[in-house]
Amino acid sequence: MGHRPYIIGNWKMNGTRNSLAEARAIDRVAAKWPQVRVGIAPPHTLIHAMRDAVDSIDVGGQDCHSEETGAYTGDISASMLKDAGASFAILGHSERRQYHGETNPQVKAKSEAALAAGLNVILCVGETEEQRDAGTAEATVTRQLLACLPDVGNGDEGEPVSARLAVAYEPIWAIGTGRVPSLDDINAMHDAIRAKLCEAFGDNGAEVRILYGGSVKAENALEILGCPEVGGALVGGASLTNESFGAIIIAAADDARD
Ligand SMILES: O=C(CO)COP(=O)(O)O
Repeated sequence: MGHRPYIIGNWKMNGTRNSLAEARAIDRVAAKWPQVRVGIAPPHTLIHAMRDAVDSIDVGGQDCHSEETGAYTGDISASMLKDAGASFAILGHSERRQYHGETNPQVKAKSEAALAAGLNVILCVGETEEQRDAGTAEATVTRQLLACLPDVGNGDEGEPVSARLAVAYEPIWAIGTGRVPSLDDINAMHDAIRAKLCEAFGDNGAEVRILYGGSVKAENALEILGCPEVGGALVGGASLTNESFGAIIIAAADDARD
């Protein structure tokens, strides 16, 4: 894996046009640290304006529909995201699964639609606290992963799918709680995800980036990014301001230097 950490901010349902100033400040930090790849997924309403406002960061969506057009009030398709300036989509986030009842087959269909539209995909998986306590975290996450992985030819044309796909491991109990798994647990889960990716994609499975998400802050970013299979971070709350997100980008630049 190329050691250029990928740090993505998921703004969730936060941000209005006023927030573009914050995105511009983050963009200036990203421009200074090219050894880190930076992305922001703002609410859909800001994608177009953010794409125009920044130069050095990827802009993405937080969800998309699996169909290209149709009578789906309130939904947005992958090609619409692309048209608005997005280069990636976060799919299967636990908040989509929890509040919108998204299922694994739907997430898989969305991933395939996003790849077909030319977007990169950040596919989210993660266990609940009950599953962690019951010792079924790895089984849960790997089952979820295999059920959601896009079923597309690998390497048939252009870039292999593995180059356009990242998996984000986000333990649900670590999201917005300030709690983070032990480094041993992060390593073990990322190893388990890597093994499944290699089963699914053969040698190309080694190229799929695996991100960690859940209460990442500047203070813990360096040690988490130091885990061998952690290729970046998916950041929620701490991605909303340049003060906190910029500090994570700088910590990631430190990691890239090793
Ligand atoms: O859900 C997350 C990113 O997608 C993580 O959120 P927090 O960083 O706020 O815990």
